[in-house]
Amino acid sequence: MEDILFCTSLTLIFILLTFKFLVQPNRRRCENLPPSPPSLPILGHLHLLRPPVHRTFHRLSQKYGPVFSLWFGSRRVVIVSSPSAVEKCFTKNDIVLANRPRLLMGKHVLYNNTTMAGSPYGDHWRNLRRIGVTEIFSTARLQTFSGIRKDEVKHLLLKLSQNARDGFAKVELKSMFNELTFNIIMTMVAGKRYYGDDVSVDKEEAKQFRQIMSDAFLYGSAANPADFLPILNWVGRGGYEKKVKTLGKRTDAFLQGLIDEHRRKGKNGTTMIDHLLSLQESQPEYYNDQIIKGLILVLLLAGTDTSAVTLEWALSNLLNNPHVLKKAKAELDVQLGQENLVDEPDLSKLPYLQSIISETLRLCPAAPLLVPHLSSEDCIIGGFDVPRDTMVLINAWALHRDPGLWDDPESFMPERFESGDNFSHKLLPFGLGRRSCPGVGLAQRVVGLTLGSLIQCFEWERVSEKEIDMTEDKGLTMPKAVPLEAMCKSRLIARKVLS
Ligand code: HEM
Repeated sequence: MEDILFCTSLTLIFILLTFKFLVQPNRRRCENLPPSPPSLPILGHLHLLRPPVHRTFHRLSQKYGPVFSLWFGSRRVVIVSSPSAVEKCFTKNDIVLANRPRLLMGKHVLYNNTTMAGSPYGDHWRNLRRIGVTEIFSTARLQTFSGIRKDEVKHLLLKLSQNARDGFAKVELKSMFNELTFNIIMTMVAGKRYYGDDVSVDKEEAKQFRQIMSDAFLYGSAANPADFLPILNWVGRGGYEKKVKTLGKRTDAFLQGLIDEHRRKGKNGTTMIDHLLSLQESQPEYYNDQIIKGLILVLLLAGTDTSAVTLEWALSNLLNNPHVLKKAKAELDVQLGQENLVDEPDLSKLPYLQSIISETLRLCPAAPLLVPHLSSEDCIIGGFDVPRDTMVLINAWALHRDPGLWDDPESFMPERFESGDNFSHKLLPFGLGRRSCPGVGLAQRVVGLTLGSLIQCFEWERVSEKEIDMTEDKGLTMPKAVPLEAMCKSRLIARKVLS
């Protein structure tokens, strides 16, 4: 009897201690979670995610506060849109939030989350960022490829001027900006143009590449329920995961083909692949084929659509604000005259053009929720407890339109950037902290040079009296729902510099 009593007491003590040390701290930890709307079993709040998601989050934040939480299936997500909480995310919590969630695209297409954008925070990611900074994004490396950007912008100008020499002609710009940015990246990477009427490769190869890219952007767009409800991949045929796996194989085979082709050609090439292959010879452990393929893929996925969409929004804003367009044209005419086409070194002499780009990125950030972060430890955001393994989304779009931070936030007013104030805490189209965009320098060159050239070489008008529709569509970047069409007519300078 005594034995039984002893054993029972021991078990009770064990249970109590377990409760005290394991369960209670958890409960205490979870006591001050960010507020959350009522959720559904299994789905959590997935049913609430109506596109455009950043606007839905903004509406929810007005009811639940600037730091609130949702469940995407079984994944806890915290959405942040107060300036002070955002600032803490990228200062005090920067390391804790420097992880990325593991999603199906990352697993099957982006080499099991080993590329720069998807890799968890740690030595491997640091190594990739180092390679990025020294071999791709440094001023010196960007300078090496400036001729490519100039040529591609000229290509665009020539195409536009074909019908616009003698009067206004209607043009569709979305596809042209896409061609421009893909051709810039792929000429830098592999010396090949895959887009437009005058591709530099076999037509079949171009078609294959374009299909891979359009599928990658389609599957990578928005929140995919199958990422958060694995059951969706087990029921039915041809589920999301299966499609993504097939895409991963096609993408890998294509990129491997490119690398092998450059390897066969030998050492004299000047493309990024040639450069990385030469580094492979001296440091094979860093520059293996998978690292090179991952780098190419990330440049394509992160560096094309973002810049193309920004150009489309910028020109749309200008067409809806002709007085801004007029002022920008005057700045270019005064600084460069009627003889010289704008070039990258001129961009620093064009502060109003820079302000137009900043104002476009404020109102129309290509990554309105940045790229998802993941907490690697428990942390505190905006006074709330955020457990480890929480996906954290920063609503930059909401911050950029916060009336407490900006005067008349819905209006397009580039002049607001002329004050010389520091905007870094409230304007974050490229993110902040360790995981911020390493491609800023390239993006600024491409967007600045293209927009400057378009304003300098053409008169621009809307297709009708009606304002350009500024509705946002769903998508990986923030695309326009209605692709931009406009009327353009060559100016004298276009005839001079393009002839
Ligand atoms: C207007 C153009 C662009 C915008 C608005 C933009 C914006 C962003 C944002 C918001 C992030 C995520 C920051 C975060 O996680 O908090 C990001 C990450 C990244 N961007 Fe960009 N980007 C642009 C152009 C480019 C270009 C041209 C490249 C390269 C060719 C590039 C490469 C990357 C990469 C590799 C990452 C991942 C960084 C990491 O996770 O360590 N981006 N970008």
